[in-house]
Order: sequence, then C-alpha cells, then structure tokens
Amino acid sequence: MDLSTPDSNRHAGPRISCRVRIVGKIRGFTEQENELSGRDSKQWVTVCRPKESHSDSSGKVTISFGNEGSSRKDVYELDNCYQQDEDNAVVFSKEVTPLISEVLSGRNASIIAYGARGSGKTHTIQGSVDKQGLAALAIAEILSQTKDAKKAVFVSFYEVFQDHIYDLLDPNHPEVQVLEDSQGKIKLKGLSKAAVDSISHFHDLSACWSAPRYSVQKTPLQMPKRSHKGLMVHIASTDDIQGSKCPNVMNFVDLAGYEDSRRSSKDGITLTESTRINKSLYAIMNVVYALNTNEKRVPYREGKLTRMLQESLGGSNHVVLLTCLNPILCQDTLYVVSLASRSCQSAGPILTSSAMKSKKHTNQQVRLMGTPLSGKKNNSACKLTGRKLFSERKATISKQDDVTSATKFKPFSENASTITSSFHKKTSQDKSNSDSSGALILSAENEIPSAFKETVSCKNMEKDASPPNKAKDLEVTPEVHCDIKETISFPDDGTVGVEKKNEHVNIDKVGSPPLSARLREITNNLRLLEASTPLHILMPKQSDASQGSLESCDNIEPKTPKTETGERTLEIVKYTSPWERFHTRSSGVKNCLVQEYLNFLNTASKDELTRIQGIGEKRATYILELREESPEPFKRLEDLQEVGLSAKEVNGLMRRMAGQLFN
Ligand SMILES: Nc1ncnc2c1ncn2[C@@H]1O[C@H](COP(=O)(O)OP(=O)(O)OP(=O)(O)O)[C@@H](O)[C@H]1O
Repeated sequence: MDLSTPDSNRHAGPRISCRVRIVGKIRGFTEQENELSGRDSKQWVTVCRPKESHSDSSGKVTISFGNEGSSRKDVYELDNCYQQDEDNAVVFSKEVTPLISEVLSGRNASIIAYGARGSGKTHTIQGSVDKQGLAALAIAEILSQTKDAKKAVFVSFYEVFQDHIYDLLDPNHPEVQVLEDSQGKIKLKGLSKAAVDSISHFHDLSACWSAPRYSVQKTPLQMPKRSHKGLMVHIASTDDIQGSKCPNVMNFVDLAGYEDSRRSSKDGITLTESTRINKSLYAIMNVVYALNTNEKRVPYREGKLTRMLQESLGGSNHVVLLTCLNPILCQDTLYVVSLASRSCQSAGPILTSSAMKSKKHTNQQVRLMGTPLSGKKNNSACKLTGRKLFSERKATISKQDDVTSATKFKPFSENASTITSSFHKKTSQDKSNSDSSGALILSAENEIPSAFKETVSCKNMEKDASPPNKAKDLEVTPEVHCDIKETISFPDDGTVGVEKKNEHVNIDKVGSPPLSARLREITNNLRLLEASTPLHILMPKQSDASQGSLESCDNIEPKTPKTETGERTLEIVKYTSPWERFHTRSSGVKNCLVQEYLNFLNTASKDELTRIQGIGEKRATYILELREESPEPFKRLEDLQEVGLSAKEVNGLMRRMAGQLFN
C-alpha cells in the first residue's frame, strides 16, 4: 500500500509557537504484518489535508480510521500527520530541526512520543539497529551546531516506572528526586549527566536505554514491561564543566504504551500497575491540554514525569507531542488519538458515530430516560471517557477537501456528520414532536458536550429489538425493514436529544444501527428487570397470630428474592427481639451509607468530590481518572485504597460522615 501522494509531502513545517504541537506518525508495517496482510490490505488510517487554496490556514489535518466499506468512521484533527513511508529523517527535519535552533537560542524543547503499545514510539525516539531515532539524529545535529560555539553537550538517561524515577546512566544511584528550590525551579537530585563529544559516544551511552539492569547487590533486576524512558540533552557553555548552570534542555521522551487496563495484559502487568501507568499518561495529556487551552493552572503535579519536565513545558518552551498510530485496527490507538485530538483545541476534534458510540470518547455520563444509551448490563449510565474531548468549537466536514490516501474514501460525506448548536430538549411525550413523521425525541439530563450533532442511520430493526410495553414512554414501534434516521444533538445547556424519524430515504449502507443496538439493550435490561421482580409476596399465614398481626409487620424485613423452584417469592425475616431488629437494621443503614458514598464517588463531579473531607483537588482528579479507566471504580470501601487512602483513613472518613448526619 503506497500511502504517499504528492500532497502527503506538502508540509509547511511546524509553526514555532508555544502551544504544544500535536503531530501524528503512522507506523510502518512490521515484517509480520506484511506477511499476514500484505501491502495491499485495506487501509485503516487515512490522512486528509486541507487544500492549499482553502481558507483554513491552520494547516491541520484530519485522521480517519476505518476501512472503506466498514462502519467505523472515527475522524480526528491533528496539527500534522506523517505517513507510513515518511521515516524518522523526515520527522526529524520537519519537527525537530526547528526546535534545535530554539534550544540553542535559549529555550527548552521536548519531543514526546505517545501512543498505544507497539505503535512505534521506541522506533521513533530511540531508533533501531538500522534506523536512527530522533534522539540520535538530534544529538548529531546539536554536536555539529555547537562545535564552534563554545557549548558543551551533556546527556542524562532516565526511566520512570510506577511514578519512581531511575537514573539509567548510574543504576546504582537510588531513586532520582524531584525537588523545588527556593525560586520554585525544579531540581533533579540524583540524575547524572555525561558529557558527549561524538555521536559514537552517544550511541555507547544510549545502550543503557535497553541494557539489563542490576541491583546494588549485582543481582539482575526485572525490567519493567511498561515504563517511560527519556533522554535529557543539556546544552551548557564550555566553562560549565558540570553542565549544572541552568543549561538549555532538549527532552526526548518515549512514553509507556497506552493499554486499556481493563484488558488483561499479556505480560502480567497487574490492574493497579496498568492503572498507574495510564494515570501518568493522562497526567501528560492533561498538561498538554491545559497548555493548549491556556488554562490558568497547569496540572504538573499530577505525575512524576510532568513534574520532572515542568521546566521544559509551557512558557516560551516548545513541545511536540508525537502521537504514534498503529497502521492496523487498534482500539487503543483510537483512544490515544482522541485524547491527542482534544488538545488541538483551535478547531476542535471532529467526531462521528463510532466516536459517539465508544464509551471511551467522553467522560460525560449520558442517560437515556434512565436507561443506558449503550454500555454494560446493569450499568445505569454509559460512561464515556476523554475529558473535554468535545470542545465548544464547531467544525464542519466541508472543510476537508483533499484525501491523502490510497483508497481515497470520503468519510465525511458518507457519514453525514454535522456539527450544530441547535438545541432539542424534548421528550417523547411531547406530542408536537411525535407527529406524523414518527419523530421521537429522547432526553437525558447529565452534562453533555455542547455543539455536537450527529446524524446516523439504521436499517432493518428487528422485531425482537422492540421494547416491551414498559418502555412505552419511548414511543418506539420498531418495524421490520423500516428505515430510521436518527439525529443526536448535544445542546449547550447540558442535555442530549435523540431525534429519530422514520424515513424511507438515504440509508447509510455501511452505517451500523446504534439506536437499534441501544433499544435492544433497553429491551434486555427491561426483561432482566421483569425477571427479577417478584410476582407475588408470600405473606405469613393468618393462623400464626404472632406473625399475622399488624404489630408484627414492623418486625419483618424483605430480603433478596429467591427463585429456587421457579416460583418467585419474597423471603420474610422475623426478628426475635427489638435488639435484633435494631442491630440488623442499623447495619443495613450503615451499608446503605457506604453504598451511597461509593455511588457518590463513582458519579460526582470534581467540585462535588472536593466537598468531602479527605478529598482534595489532587485526589478528586485521580478519582476522575480512575472513572475514565472503569465506569465504576469504587465497588467496595477497600477500593478507596486505590486513591491512596489507608483502611484506617477510610474508616475515619466514614465515621466522620456518619457523625455529620447529626450535625
Ligand atoms: N516505521 C516502522 N517501520 C517498520 N516497523 C516498525 C516501524 N516502527 C516500529 N516498527 C516495528 O513495530 C514494532 C513495535 O515498535 P516499537 O517497539 O517502536 O513500539 P512501541 O510503541 O515503542 O511499543 P511499546 O509501547 O510496547 O514500547 C517493532 O517490532 C518495531 O520494529
């Protein structure tokens, strides 16, 4: 597959601006992938560039995912994207060379490779046996430019694993500490620097990036499976033989690969480890987002790596976030690119049906008449992750004119996606909308990204997808072979509307039917609910005077329904004494309070979370991140240990909370 077209090389080069530049890089096929699928396999990633003549001078590109003919049509915007056939040398000349001049004239710069596992980050930053990485190419250039400029070049290599920083040049060193001096400048205590005078010397030193490591007792250490690795290039004046007088720094960071932590990892990484790694990736992405949106507070303290790099990020420094993309179907790549795209705020990401469907693409909780739009069984809300993924900005597909791909499919027109600010806050009971067209408008009440409207189509709704009578308020009467067009709108006031019209026109032949899937799920949920509802309650026999009296009714406690012999009954519990009743019921109250508290942690906004004693800004942020990882991270009180609270602290917290009820 030849991805290049004359247009694909039409890079204007990076604008030297202080916002973080978000650039994509599609990895080349590995030999194995070549063997398995062949070069003429269907393309999964397509880069669309605006035409030169187009009024949009931002030069941004859109990346779409999905084979021609497939239903997946995720489209995201980045500052630029390098194709499979554009190797490290091309990326270096376009992205890194301009930054070297900046560093030599007094600024700091960082090139951060971010992506799913196996997306080519290491290949890009560290290089391989036969291809130099960006780091080595930069060192060669820096050495050549500083030769006659009375500058000395020092390097530091480090690894960040589970929020601990290790010096790779001197593995005997204890952990590197990130300290702040009296002027608020970051100091890295314990990170060694080595002077570099030639590229071969650099290659020798860089072996520590992948060399096996040993403990102080000389026993081999288990290498972390997923960690961040970095190089700091310090450019100091020649009289600074230690390179310690605040030299300018160029960072190269090969981030740990993103992997959905709910998937069991192939290499035995535990859920907690994986969550921590992803948390540190979110920390980077949150800093990038905050820098690009000029937020007052940049959350450097959210992660060790961000704290460590703080001096090189923001201000007049330059950062390139190189988002590495797998060239074959990879859910994690979609997620990564969606997060990267959200930081390209100047035009906002363009999102389409599959992005909408994916629970990963916004952190908003969307409820459809109290029933999940999609998502897991028994989950009352479908949680979509990716903070601020939907920006307030508008984007229209018509901006995209030129498709740089071998297959040249037109995702926009086929997808019929539009962004609108129109607002629909109506319910299905609103007769004016349930008109002859059969329009159906559903509403949800949670905070919803603004200005997003999407049109998708579904076809052939099956009979079994029809909701039972209990779902009458949805007013859906699915027909076999009916053609349905639905419009989902996200208005500004935080509600979502789903309009649906019976239309026998313009069926998207490749579009999946999201509404039908959702309705099927609603149906299934209702059936489950119906199945678990007791048909009748067996009351105590009248002959038993003690149980039959009105007085003793207060002594009975309904328990979970049992369905042993097919007959659904409600078990009746009789208390033998007021003490027993009081004891049992107060533990019930306690469990209820715990459950309410966990529900609160699973759903509350950041502001609400910080109202709870013991939850500060940082912990609230982490809770939100955990919720991005899993829709309901807190199922038991023990789960609170995940946010750094000890069992004792959790107990204290609950005791205080119970005490507050009487204040
Ligand atoms: N441009 C490329 N052309 C061909 N093969 C590549 C290219 N980039 C990477 N590869 C191959 O893809 C595989 C994964 O690459 P790499 O190790 O760089 O990914 P990674 O993102 O660093 O992975 P991880 O997240 O696990 O560290 C390797 O076998 C590498 O040789």
